[in-house]
Amino acid sequence: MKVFKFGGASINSFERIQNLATILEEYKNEKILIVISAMGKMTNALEKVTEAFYSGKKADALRLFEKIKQNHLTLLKYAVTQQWEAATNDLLNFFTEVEWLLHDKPVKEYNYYYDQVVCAGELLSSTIVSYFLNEEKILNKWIDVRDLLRTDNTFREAVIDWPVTRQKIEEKILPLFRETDLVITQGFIGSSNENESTTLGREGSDYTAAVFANILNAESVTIWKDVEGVMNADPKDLPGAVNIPELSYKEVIEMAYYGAQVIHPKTIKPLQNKNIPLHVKSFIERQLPGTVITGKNPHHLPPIIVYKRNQVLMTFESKDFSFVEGKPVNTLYEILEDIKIKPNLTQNAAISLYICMDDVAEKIEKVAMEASGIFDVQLEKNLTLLTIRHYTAEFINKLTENKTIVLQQKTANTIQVLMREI
Ligand SMILES: Nc1ncnc2c1ncn2[C@@H]1O[C@H](COP(=O)(O)OP(=O)(O)O)[C@@H](O)[C@H]1O
Ligand SMILES: N[C@@H](CC(=O)OP(=O)(O)O)C(=O)O
Repeated sequence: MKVFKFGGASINSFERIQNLATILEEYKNEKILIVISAMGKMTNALEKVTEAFYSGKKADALRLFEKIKQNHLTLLKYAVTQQWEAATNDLLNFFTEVEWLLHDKPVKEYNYYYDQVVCAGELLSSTIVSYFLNEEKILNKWIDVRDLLRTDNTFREAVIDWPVTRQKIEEKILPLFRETDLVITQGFIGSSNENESTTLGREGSDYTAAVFANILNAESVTIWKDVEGVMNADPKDLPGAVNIPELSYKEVIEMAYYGAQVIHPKTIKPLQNKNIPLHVKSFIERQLPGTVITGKNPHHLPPIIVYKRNQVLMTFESKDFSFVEGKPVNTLYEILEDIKIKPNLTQNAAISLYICMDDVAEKIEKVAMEASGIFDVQLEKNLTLLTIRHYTAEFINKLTENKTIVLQQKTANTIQVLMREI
């Protein structure tokens, strides 16, 4: 059995959904579990609905949601004819789940509502795709992943309960594959013990595909993208970026850690544990080989470049000229952990500690407030963190040209440069 993951970009129009059918035609008679994300930027749109609802702007929330409904209903009209009524009813049921909630007053935490609203994106898109494929005689069964993927109730960052998930997947998916070759489900979402919807963190559909592959002992996972494969940089940052045909799990986990937004960082572990190859392929130019990620280390890799923009450098300086070490540093790290801040780069000096992090305004303010009891705190915004793996002097010079370097760290393999535009 294979696992395919289709992300938002691959289903953001009727033409793209037709293209998905063409891809599947090439895999006739193979058993494939298909994991689908929300269409295009739908998750962002659903986030806006939640924000409006939570800030008490019920009318705005309903208006924004109405637009989302119309988008899906319009797409459905193009995609489904014979089964249009049944498909519309399925969509209406998902709409109603959200609308009931939007008519209430928010009394629980924000993240709870976020997950109840945002999960609709994947449920709607996968339903449309499933009906469309069935009409095209690409027969498939649709299943609600919330009946399979059990998580705790850490809304927005839910943690998978592997034993329960394994049992449910084995109980429910294997019989489905006796009836059909294709099973369609959703990425990114799950449900808690109390049957509340949960989400696994933004861009988490790749991770869902890996979880299914691990439990079902899949022969491979393929993630279909709007790029050739995994490239040595985001082609939007570096127009000359090149495809890397082979990568190791380790390299990809490092790339994701440094911020490469091509594969979700949690995807690799479930695959590495069972030695399952991960293919990244273009859904546009299917004849291209793409990238295959396995346990093998390729001999030669080009410099791999990752940009993280919108960075803040916080400088924590001891108030009385004492060394920055021991208890005050522990306290600072506890503060960061409480506020759920992940430093992207840290550096120590005698009486100062430098920490570079994503600029999330409310989090930065909180750290500055809480740490100001122990340290003098300064911050500089609008910085870019550049990481180059397998760097060469030529690449460093080219990419830092006309920039002011604020901080730099180098190991044998990796250089990180925090910089500002001059
Ligand atoms: N190293 C990289 N190689 C290829 N694409 C990359 C890389 N880093 C970032 N990207 C970006 O990832 C995008 C595809 O991922 P994404 O938008 O998450 O797709 P989807 O939502 O359809 O899964 C590409 O359009 C590209 O801009
Ligand atoms: N729809 C979710 C989950 C996801 O993984 O999407 P995509 O596969 O389009 O990155 C998100 O946008 O975060």
